[in-house]
Amino acid sequence: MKQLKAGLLGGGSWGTTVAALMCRNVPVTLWARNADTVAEINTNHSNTTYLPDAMLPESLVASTSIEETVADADVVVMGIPSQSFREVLLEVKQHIRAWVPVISLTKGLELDTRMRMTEIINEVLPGHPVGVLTGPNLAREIMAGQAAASVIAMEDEIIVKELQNVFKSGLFRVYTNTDVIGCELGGVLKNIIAIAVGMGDGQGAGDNTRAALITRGLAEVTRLGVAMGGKPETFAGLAGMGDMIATCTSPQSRNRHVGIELGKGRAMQEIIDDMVMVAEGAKSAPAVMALAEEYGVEMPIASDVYRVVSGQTNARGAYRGLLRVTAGAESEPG
Ligand SMILES: NC(=O)C1=CN([C@@H]2O[C@H](COP(=O)(O)OP(=O)(O)OC[C@H]3O[C@@H](n4cnc5c(N)ncnc54)[C@H](OP(=O)(O)O)[C@@H]3O)[C@@H](O)[C@H]2O)C=CC1
Ligand SMILES: O=C(CO)COP(=O)(O)O
Repeated sequence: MKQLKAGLLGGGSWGTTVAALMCRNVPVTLWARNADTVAEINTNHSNTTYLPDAMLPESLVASTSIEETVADADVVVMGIPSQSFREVLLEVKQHIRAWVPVISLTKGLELDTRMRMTEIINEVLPGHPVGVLTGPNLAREIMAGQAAASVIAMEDEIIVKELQNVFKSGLFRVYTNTDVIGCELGGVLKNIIAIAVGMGDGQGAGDNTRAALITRGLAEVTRLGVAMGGKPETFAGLAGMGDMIATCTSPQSRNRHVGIELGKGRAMQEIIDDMVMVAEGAKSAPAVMALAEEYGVEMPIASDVYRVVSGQTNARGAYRGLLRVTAGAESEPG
């Protein structure tokens, strides 16, 4: 069988990690906009800004040229944060070959359009097979050699199996799924619940409270995800519950970190200014609330997170709100 070549866009923590994983199976060129990052990967086989303790495979080649990265690629992978995803994809469009599959690693929504990243790919690159790799996958843990499982979701059952072999390795187990909408939304929506959990943790909440927030959070994420076309069972799998647990409990999660700092009473802008990395949940929250309204879905936890990240209330006020709601049947919102 022909050896596939991969081009991956995005030299942050997850883009670099996935490039390192793929290197075990196929030749990979990694594009980063920062020339220092590219030089460091090619010379020292490290990316200390985003993965301070990791050694990268010597076979991983980095480039500052999008053309060089995608022109002969048989699969293109996008590890660009959601608010910059389209602008980079438009450059990819200038050089990508026809029908090459494009896989998103990104867990956010475009703010202006509320679109998922696979919808943006479909719009910018019509005809290209589209997919998403998602699941409980904290980058630093994977680079440290810990075992993890993930999901690659594509509508085409043949291409998804071929690409499964490009991403998987001994300690990185990759399952296939054909529910692109559900898998993608699982990754996007859990970020907001992780902020809520962090807000509780930052105020000294207990384990029972965290478990309640995760469980009720998963219920509201599932309601919106299913209303938007995802399958209910997807939200009980790796892309749903799996990612929810990892992100809501890990000290490595950037979204949970934002919540913790909000819980301590810090201002949103100050928290973001102190972070090198992206926290997608804070950016996507307004788009998620707009979608909840459009689809007529109640999301009390996400709604409180939105009010805090948009400065309408503080974490302490929101937390009281979460406890104030009168409980009905467990199958109901609230
Ligand atoms: N980290 C993780 O554990 C996981 C992350 N994800 C998702 O992956 C996506 C990428 O996140 P991650 O790698 O962690 O992010 P990081 O914050 O670690 O890195 C962001 C990367 O994006 C680059 N970037 C930012 N803006 C632009 C732009 N306008 N044009 C080109 N490049 C840009 C940055 O470049 P520069 O250095 O030049 O600023 C940097 O390389 C997110 O949607 C995240 O939710 C998914 C699973 C796990
Ligand atoms: O998506 C992730 C783990 O699966 C990473 O979460 P954070 O962006 O909160 O770090």
